[in-house]
Amino acid sequence: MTRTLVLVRHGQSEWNLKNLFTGWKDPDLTEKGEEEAHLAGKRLKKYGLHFGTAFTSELFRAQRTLSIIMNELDQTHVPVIRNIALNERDYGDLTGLNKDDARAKWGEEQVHVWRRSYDIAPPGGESLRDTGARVWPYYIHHILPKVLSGDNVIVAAHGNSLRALIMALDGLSPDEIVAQELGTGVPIVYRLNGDSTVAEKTVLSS
Ligand SMILES: O=C(O)[C@@H](CO)OP(=O)(O)O
Repeated sequence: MTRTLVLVRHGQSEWNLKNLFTGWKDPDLTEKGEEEAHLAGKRLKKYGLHFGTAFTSELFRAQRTLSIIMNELDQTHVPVIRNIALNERDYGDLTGLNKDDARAKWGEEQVHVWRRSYDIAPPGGESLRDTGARVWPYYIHHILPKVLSGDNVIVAAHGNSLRALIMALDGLSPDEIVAQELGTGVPIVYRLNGDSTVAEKTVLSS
């Protein structure tokens, strides 16, 4: 018997639209972000999944995305657990800067390393490894036990907190994780075996 774990990055936020490093800042979804969340819910509905538990971060954009999805699924009764461990990577001193301005100041390559490398942290912020150091234990102690007990679980979180989780689930190396990008509002459906390994992964992008 396989169990289902759905990961979904929040829909477009106001700061995604403005091309700003967001991190732990707490902007709302844009209209497009809301539409992406509705679409994510519709795509999941076709899958016929009934969730036992939902997890999200302490940031509004992820919580609203989850709430829109659960409304689309008519599953607003599902308990929602919020935890700071699922928050976006802390972007430190880059928070609030425009990403193109940052490229002009520090160069394309340096900014790419800060955004996508495994272990190089932006100034004053978290590397993906630092983000993983809070996401992975939370997954092992709180999310995985729900999945293994038979609940279908949905996690609505962020580009980098989910990249950290996907790195572990997919067994990606520090070099391989660099290329991993997550679309806003695109659900990723994992079927897990009873020993917690991945049996199947499907990205619901269309
Ligand atoms: O700004 C951020 O917090 C993240 C996600 O939007 O950006 P990036 O894709 O550059 O890691």
